Amino acid sequence: MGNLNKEIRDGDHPDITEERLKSTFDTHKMAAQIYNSQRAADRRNEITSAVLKIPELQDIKPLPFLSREEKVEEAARKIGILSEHLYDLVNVNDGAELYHLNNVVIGGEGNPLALHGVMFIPVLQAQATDEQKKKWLYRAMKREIIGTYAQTEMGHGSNLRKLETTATYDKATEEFVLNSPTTTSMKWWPGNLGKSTNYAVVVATLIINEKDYGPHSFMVQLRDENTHKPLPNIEVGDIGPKMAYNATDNGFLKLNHLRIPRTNMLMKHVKVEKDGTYIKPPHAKMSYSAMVHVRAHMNNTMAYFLASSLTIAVRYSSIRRQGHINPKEPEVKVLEYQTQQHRLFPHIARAYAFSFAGAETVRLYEKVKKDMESGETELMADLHALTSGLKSVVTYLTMQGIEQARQSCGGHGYSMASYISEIYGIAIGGCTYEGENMVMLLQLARYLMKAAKAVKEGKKVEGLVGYLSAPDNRHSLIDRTPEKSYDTYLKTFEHIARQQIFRAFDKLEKMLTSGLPHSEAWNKCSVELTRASRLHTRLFIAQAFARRVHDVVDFHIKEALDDLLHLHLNYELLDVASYALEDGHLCGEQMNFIRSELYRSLGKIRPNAVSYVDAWELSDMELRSVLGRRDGHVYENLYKWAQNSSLNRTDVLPVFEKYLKPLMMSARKNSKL
Ligand SMILES: CCCCCCCC/C=C\CCCC(=O)SCCNC(=O)CCNC(=O)[C@H](O)C(C)(C)COP(=O)(O)OP(=O)(O)OC[C@H]1O[C@@H](n2cnc3c(N)ncnc32)[C@H](O)[C@@H]1OP(=O)(O)O
Ligand SMILES: Cc1cc2nc3c(=O)[nH]c(=O)nc-3n(C[C@H](O)[C@H](O)[C@H](O)COP(=O)(O)OP(=O)(O)OC[C@H]3O[C@@H](n4cnc5c(N)ncnc54)[C@H](O)[C@@H]3O)c2cc1C
Repeated sequence: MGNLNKEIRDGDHPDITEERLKSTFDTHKMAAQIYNSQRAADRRNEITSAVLKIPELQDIKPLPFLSREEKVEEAARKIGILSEHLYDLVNVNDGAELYHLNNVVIGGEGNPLALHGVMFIPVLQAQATDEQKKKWLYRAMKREIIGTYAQTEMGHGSNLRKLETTATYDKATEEFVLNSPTTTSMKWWPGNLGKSTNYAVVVATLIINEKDYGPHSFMVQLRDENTHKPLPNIEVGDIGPKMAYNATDNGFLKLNHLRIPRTNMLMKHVKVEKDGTYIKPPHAKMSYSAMVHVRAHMNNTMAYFLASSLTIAVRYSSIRRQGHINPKEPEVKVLEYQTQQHRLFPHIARAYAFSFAGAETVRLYEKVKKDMESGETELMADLHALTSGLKSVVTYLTMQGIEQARQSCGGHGYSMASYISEIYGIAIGGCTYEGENMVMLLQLARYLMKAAKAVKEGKKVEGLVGYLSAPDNRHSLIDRTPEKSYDTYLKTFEHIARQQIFRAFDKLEKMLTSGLPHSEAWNKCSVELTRASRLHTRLFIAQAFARRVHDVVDFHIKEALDDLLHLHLNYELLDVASYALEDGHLCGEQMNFIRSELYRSLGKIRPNAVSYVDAWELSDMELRSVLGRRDGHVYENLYKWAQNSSLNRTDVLPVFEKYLKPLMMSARKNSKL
């Protein structure tokens, strides 16, 4: 096979060039699959090239050497330049391009406009009336004001119905009185709330005539638009350093009987009339739209984080030589070890799978969003179930994959020079934010239990749960069909998910029939319920991967994706096989077959390993990793990188005279005695 990878560059490390020469596919054509069109892949590269030409957009030094204050300042400096020149420099067209621009220029640690773009604008788009949009949305879009989404409190994040911040309607003045009555009622966590934003959509419990109407969204001006000083009755600040994501000022907010006009409640779907009459929305959870927006997009951001770590690990593994397979030959690239391949390749397949599942999810999200504009809410439950499950499974598996990537880089993986620890820190926030993973799995479980009940009652269910009422084989046909017939794999995944869903359902029903209240029975079944949700979601991911491979036309790309899919199906099935062994759906012989297919797949993937990660087209500027450099020249650059350490500014640190010298002197004196 000739070289299809056009990106061989003079001066690159010969070990990495050797990898690229082996590639069986064109990485830029593969990028079109990852980013959903050739145009989108082209645009990413155009944007990267434009940014590389602008000196003031480059990092002043590697980010790990910046203090928190410097990180916040750097992100703000760059966002200022970008905001001014967004269109003339790079002519950004859509959210994906903007996200890419942000990743290249600023990186994943956040910036003052992060929550403004990700939640503040989307919540206004979805929940503000036309009049409110004129007042705030258009100003927000022009960045005349900067906002965030302030929902979580110190005491409550998951259980929205118990938010303590109150918005009490005062009919006499036609105002809401917003109040944080306790320490735990303080808003705590919202991104950019601390120092950057001057407006926030605050989620508070609506009270009218002493009746609790649950969480509702209110526009609150936090700071003076010119001086940026907090307005009266408002206390606001930063919550302090976090595991990662420290360029972002996650903040706290205390509201002291703050009065805002009635018209500051976001009223597109729900209303409070002047006289205090409450008009319900068409669907009770329409006000949760900003969360669903982020959940729907998180698969792609997680795929990106995972792909970034794997790009670093796979490239490094192709230039790192250590140990021998054949003692008579030179030391091998660590990528030759089967354990290294097993550690990395299944996660490459997952990154692709998450991206394809993400594309399908975003399509459904866009449809539901459009429907909601006209008050149509039928698909909201499906979208909520899908995004809840995916958000949980994808963030969790991403966390596993990034950590494996780090460990696969040995000692250098632990250095911030790899940058993997920062990517890990940022990505794992996703297990918590936008709905704690267990909580979201249990949301999906509600949906699955409803579907299971319908099936038990003899009804046919369709769509995402359609397989629950489809015919099932007693035994898997996995090793009894022609090679590369993925239907048998998918049917086995279906069987596993179906069995677990009904197992959880039967357990729940049994407890309910024994007289246990629903909430107690639910709690006692919750581990089984979350397992059902995970298996259902993993089935969806595998199906989405198979659907994409099926649709690809280009022969080389299809073949390469097919290899990844084959690896994915065998690896994932082994991971959940105990469920199918329990009821004899799979037997020992089939397990051996799956294992040998998995090992065969690793060998098949090996020659393309670097190209699979190159296809994500992550520039060096964007990766910010010495180990992940595209040219493979790691060692000399590790040494250069360490020169940035402020500890190296002098040969002798003051701590020597202050502490170490006296310590050693006194030890020497004592030993002479
Ligand atoms: C765009 C790019 C993004 C890139 C990444 C960005 C990085 C940015 C970094 C950080 C951003 C982080 C921002 C945040 O974290 S904001 C705060 C997020 N908070 C949460 O997610 C809270 C989680 N909790 C909840 O969502 C809810 O409390 C709940 C768990 C869903 C429960 O709600 P509630 O008590 O009201 O409801 P019930 O459990 O009683 O359920 C009643 C029925 O309603 C259905 N339901 C719930 N939610 C929805 C929904 N959104 N849509 C449709 N239906 C919904 C639920 O399923 C029940 O239905 P049933 O038929 O079973 O009765
Ligand atoms: C990086 C980051 C950025 C954030 N940005 C924002 C933001 O911009 N705006 C904002 O409003 N918020 C933000 N948050 C807050 C975030 O949304 C919440 O922390 C998250 O929703 C989890 O809620 P919690 O902290 O109350 O967790 P808790 O609910 O207290 O979780 C603690 C434990 O209790 C368990 N648990 C809770 N309820 C249940 C249940 N019903 N059943 C079973 N187990 C349960 C959980 O599974 C978990 O193990 C951010 C958080 C982080 C980490």
